[in-house]
Amino acid sequence: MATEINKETRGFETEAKQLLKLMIHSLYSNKEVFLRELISNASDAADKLRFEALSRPDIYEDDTDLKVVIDFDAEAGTVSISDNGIGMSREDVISNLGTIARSGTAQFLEALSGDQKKDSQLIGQFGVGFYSAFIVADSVEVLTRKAGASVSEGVHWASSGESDYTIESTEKTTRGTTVILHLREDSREFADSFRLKQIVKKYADHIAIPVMMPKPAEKDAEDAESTEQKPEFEAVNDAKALWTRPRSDVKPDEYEEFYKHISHDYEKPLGWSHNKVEGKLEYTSLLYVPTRAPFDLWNRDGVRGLKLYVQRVFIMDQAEQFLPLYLRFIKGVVDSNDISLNVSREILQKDPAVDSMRSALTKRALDMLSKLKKDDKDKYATFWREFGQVLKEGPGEDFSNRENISKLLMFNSTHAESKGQDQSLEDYIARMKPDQEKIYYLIADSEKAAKNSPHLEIFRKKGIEVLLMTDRIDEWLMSHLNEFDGKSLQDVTRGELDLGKLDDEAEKAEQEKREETFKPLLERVKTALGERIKESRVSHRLTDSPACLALDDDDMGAQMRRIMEASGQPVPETKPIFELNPDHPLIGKLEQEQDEERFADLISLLFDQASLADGNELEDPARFSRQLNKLLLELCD
Ligand SMILES: Nc1ncnc2c1ncn2[C@@H]1O[C@H](COP(=O)(O)OP(=O)(O)OP(=O)(O)O)[C@@H](O)[C@H]1O
Repeated sequence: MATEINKETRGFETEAKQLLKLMIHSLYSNKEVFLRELISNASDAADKLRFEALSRPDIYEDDTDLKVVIDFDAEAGTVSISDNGIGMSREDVISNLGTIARSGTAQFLEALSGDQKKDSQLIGQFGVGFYSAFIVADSVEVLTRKAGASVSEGVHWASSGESDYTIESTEKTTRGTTVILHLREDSREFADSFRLKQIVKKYADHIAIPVMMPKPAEKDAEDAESTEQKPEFEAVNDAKALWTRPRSDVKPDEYEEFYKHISHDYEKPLGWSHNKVEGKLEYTSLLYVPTRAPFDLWNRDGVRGLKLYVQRVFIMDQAEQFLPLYLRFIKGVVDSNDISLNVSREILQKDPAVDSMRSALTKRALDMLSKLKKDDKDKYATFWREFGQVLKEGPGEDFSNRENISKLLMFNSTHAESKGQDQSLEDYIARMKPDQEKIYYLIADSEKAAKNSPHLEIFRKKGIEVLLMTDRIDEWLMSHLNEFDGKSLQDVTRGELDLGKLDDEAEKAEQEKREETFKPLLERVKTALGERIKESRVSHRLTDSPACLALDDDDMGAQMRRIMEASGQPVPETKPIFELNPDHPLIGKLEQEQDEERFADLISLLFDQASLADGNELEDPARFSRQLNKLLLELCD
């Protein structure tokens, strides 16, 4: 039946076409990566076969010796990469080699700028695998047969990487896949034993199955007879799963290449942690911190999780149960001796051994980040820029590791040397004033809004450092972070500002006296603004501005309100507290204003202005302009 299907020409899916074109151009300067990608696919195919064979041993077809064979023909200008792995059916070929199934591809393509240099970095993290064959080949053939299928169910796929490909049924005696590259004129250098071997050594030494290449002909075997003979093949790699080797035996560049193999990332990782655990549970883990966030980091269905092996047998990709969501950027492998080979995702979720491994791996991952932070400031800054916002989900998600996660957080600050999010809570504490009891912070929409906030005035005057937070997640983060190293964290815009021992007794007495003196004014203000405010009070926060808005301790802040509104959730109504600066000349003048209507207009303007300074939108902009115009008119009279 299968052989009845004749040759068919099909178009690439639009996205595949775009990506293909872009990739050929962007990766041109690093052509040799094609071999890594194709060997990587062959090794994955061997992993998949081994896994399938756990339940269907017959698919081995008496050939249990899994390997990759690389051959070449210098005269014809071809290179072939063959494996005896899982292989593909006709449908598999169409969906795997004609489309790009990964979710988010369309958004990814939209994000491309057209600037080749920038795009090549983006494309690097996308991982284009099989298509990289077209960097060096102007036409590519794939011969494949799925393990367990009959000899007649072979598939022949061919394309010149432009707009379409052909697919036809064929006979294939051996299971698995052969990729034949017809090299471009300028890539013929790759049809060479030395060159190919060199690339395999560089990129694929860690591959767990043998990568075989023709043995160079013996010097004295130049007679006609021996040239007729088929060449012998020899393994050119170690063929041992990298994570099973002792740490001291693995070189950094081997760790790096292995990372690229499992993550499909073209960039080196920032760091890794390789551990063998023995005892009640036995497992080996190798975790990596990538250098760049994947384009689908924020996509809930994005790729995440570790590669799971059980006793060296590959079981599944993206095993999500081994790390919490806030560590979803970590890549790696876990190989366990305590999980059943027949495990499924559902079983993993219920397995207590997995729970224990998850908590140990979480600690490992946090330790690895903490080491990176200690050892390499620049690398940690890169990590923070790419993944900081994800890590900020941690304190809310993982109570038991809150303290450790908090140590990894980085903040912008009013400290003179802070240039962006580069100060830790420990840095802050080390600089605290002798009498300072709390860690102060401010949440705003932007760095500029934060730095210009009137709430910082008193802190500037007294030289007290304040952490500045401007990420969307910050208010949520801080609602889960009440304390660090025995010090409470205080939002400077909330409650009645009490600087504790930082205010001396005389200042406190003076404040109390003022509160008494200004009581009548505050009542007038409350009457004038009515329901627009919760209350009005004398401010201890301000030195230069006449007024500001504060929040009650338990009220929801602006950032959280916006997030809830955007997600369509009901938002509780909160009213601000209106604080006046008794030292400001404007407040003195207002106190003397006898005309209540004029007083109300002026107070309303002052209130709106404070609201604007907080980055809010005015609730009634028309009223604001009317009152402002009235005032301007009076000035012009
Ligand atoms: N040698 C092979 N044997 C069996 N299946 C293969 C082989 N090469 C590719 N495939 C199939 O084609 C799919 C697409 O391969 P491709 O290399 O483009 O992407 P990938 O390996 O899934 O990920 P990445 O794009 O990040 O490399 C693979 O997921 C696999 O299912």
